[in-house]
This record gives sequence, C-alpha cells and structure tokens, in this order.
Amino acid sequence: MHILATEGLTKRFPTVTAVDQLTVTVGPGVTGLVGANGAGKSTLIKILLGLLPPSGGSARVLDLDVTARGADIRRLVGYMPEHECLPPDVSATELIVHFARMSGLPRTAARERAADVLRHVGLAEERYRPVGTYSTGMKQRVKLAQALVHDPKLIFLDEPTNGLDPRGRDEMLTLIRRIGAEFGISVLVTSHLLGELERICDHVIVIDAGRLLRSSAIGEFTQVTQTVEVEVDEGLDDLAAHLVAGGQAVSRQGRLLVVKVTGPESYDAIRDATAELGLCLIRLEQGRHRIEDVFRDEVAHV
Ligand SMILES: Nc1ncnc2c1ncn2[C@@H]1O[C@H](COP(=O)(O)OP(=O)(O)OP(=O)(O)O)[C@@H](O)[C@H]1O
Repeated sequence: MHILATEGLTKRFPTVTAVDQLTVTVGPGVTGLVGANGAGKSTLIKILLGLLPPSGGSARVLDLDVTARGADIRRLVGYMPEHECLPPDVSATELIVHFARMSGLPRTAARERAADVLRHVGLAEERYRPVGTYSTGMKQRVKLAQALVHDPKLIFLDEPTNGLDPRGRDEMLTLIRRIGAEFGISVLVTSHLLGELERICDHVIVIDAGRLLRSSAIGEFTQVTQTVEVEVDEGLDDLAAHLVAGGQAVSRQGRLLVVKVTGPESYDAIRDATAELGLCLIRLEQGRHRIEDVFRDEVAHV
C-alpha cells in the first residue's frame, strides 16, 4: 500500500527546475526526505498538498490526485511548514483551539483536542503565554501541534529540527518517532542531515537538484554506508596505519578515525589493532551518515 506516489513529477520555475522527473512511492511509517538546501524538498511537499501546481507528471496522496483533490488532501494531511509562521500575540492554546475549530470541531471538543495535542508535543504551562515569547524549540512544537490537531492520517514535516540545539533536535526526533509508532500516523519528514533522519525513519528518499538519487529501506541504507567512529586517547596515526595495513578503509575526521564496516571482521580488526598497539580506546560508535556518503556511494556504483 502506498500513502503517496509520484510519476515523472516536474516543477519548473523561470530559472530553475526544482523537481525534475521524480518517480517515487512512499509506504506507511516514517519516511525521511533528504537533500541539500535547494534540492526541492519544500517544493515537492507544496505540490503534494495541492498548494503548487506541477509543470508535468502526476502525484497522488492517499490515493487522491494532487491537482484535482488538493482540498481533500489537506483535510487528511497535516503540514508543518519550514519557516516561522506563528502569530506572536496569541497563546499556543488559543491558536491550536482556533485550528481545531477550523477543522470542524465544536467549541468544547476543540478545547479538549487542543489540550491533548499540546500535551503530546510537550507544551505544559507555557501554552498560556503568547507565542512571541517562546524559544525556537517551543515554536517548533506549536507548529507540530497545529499539524496534528485535525487528526490527520499523514503529516508532512518540513525541516522540523531547523534552528534547534542538539538536545532540542533529539527531543524533536524522539517526538516524531513516537507520532509514527504510537499514534499510527504516517510521517514524511525532511532534513538536509541524513544522519539525524536515519535514527527515526523506516525508509529514506534522497533527492538532489529535484532528481531522485536513492530510495530505500533504512536497513539497506545503513548496510551500504555503515561506518564506525573510533577515538583513542593518543596514537591515532599509528592506529590508522595499522588498520590500513590490515586492509581496512579508514579516513580521519579531527580526533576520530572513521572505519568503513565491511562485516564483523572490521570490529575485530579495530579491537586487535588497539590491543596490539596498547592504546586506550575512548569511543567506538556507529558512524552518522552524511548526504555526501550517498553521493560517493552512487558514484562508486556507476
Ligand atoms: N516560488 C519560487 N519561485 C522561484 N524559484 C523557487 C520558488 N520556490 C523554490 N524555488 C527554487 O527551487 C529550488 C528548490 O527549492 P526548495 O525550497 O524546494 O528546496 P529545499 O530542498 O526545500 O531547500 P530549503 O530547505 O533550503 O528550502 C531552489 O533553487 C529555489 O530557489
């Protein structure tokens, strides 16, 4: 079953083709849409919501055609836009109750629904304060709440971690995973950071200049580009030389060595090398992928 599907989807602006012959399908669960700034992620989401007409090709969301059924799609889909768009002088409660009423709920049900949704996204007492006084993290939560308030089947989250500090990012990612897992709402979430999406997604789509670069389940993804990061107190160069001599693919990133994992023997090689050299191992951690890894990988396959 697909929650959305595009076929040769294209969007041309006067000076740039933002979405270029994109054919892709998305199933239920949490799907990451990854691409550098300007890759076409926001444009794709606006087309899928029926807010921008495509220049060519077609797309269906929840089996509804985006050109003919935009209003029906927006009734079933929640949207968290990338940029700040909240009125500063109302409280989160007032705003979310307003959105709930706009979705058709009567006054009392709208209040209850708004309270539930604000609790789910983690806004407590501060929900009575004007939005203009909120931190970026709190504003992102309000934007998420308005995307959820009409009980959608699917939500589009455009760069929900933008502007957040590392802790805020972690909390937002955990929240998104919960929405997918506990509430059974399918999620399409964009980011320019592949590393953060692979933690919470079942499936990842990578686009570049509006074109599909890769679409695969997260398991296949990590298998192909898996790395492990190694930190030792001193002797990093010796360790690198030892591993390379033993046939491992190694690169250096500041105080870390990044070793490409080809199988369990890669971990054995790191263990043996640190033991033989008598080094103190500080950290051994699964590497976070970057979009560049996918590009490198695609080039290697050509
Ligand atoms: N309304 C528009 N008119 C003209 N060009 C546009 C318009 N909207 C987007 N573009 C261009 O289309 C390309 C894709 O933009 P888009 O915003 O979809 O990318 P993105 O992947 O979401 O990146 P970002 O996260 O930086 O917004 C960019 O080159 C952008 O300048």
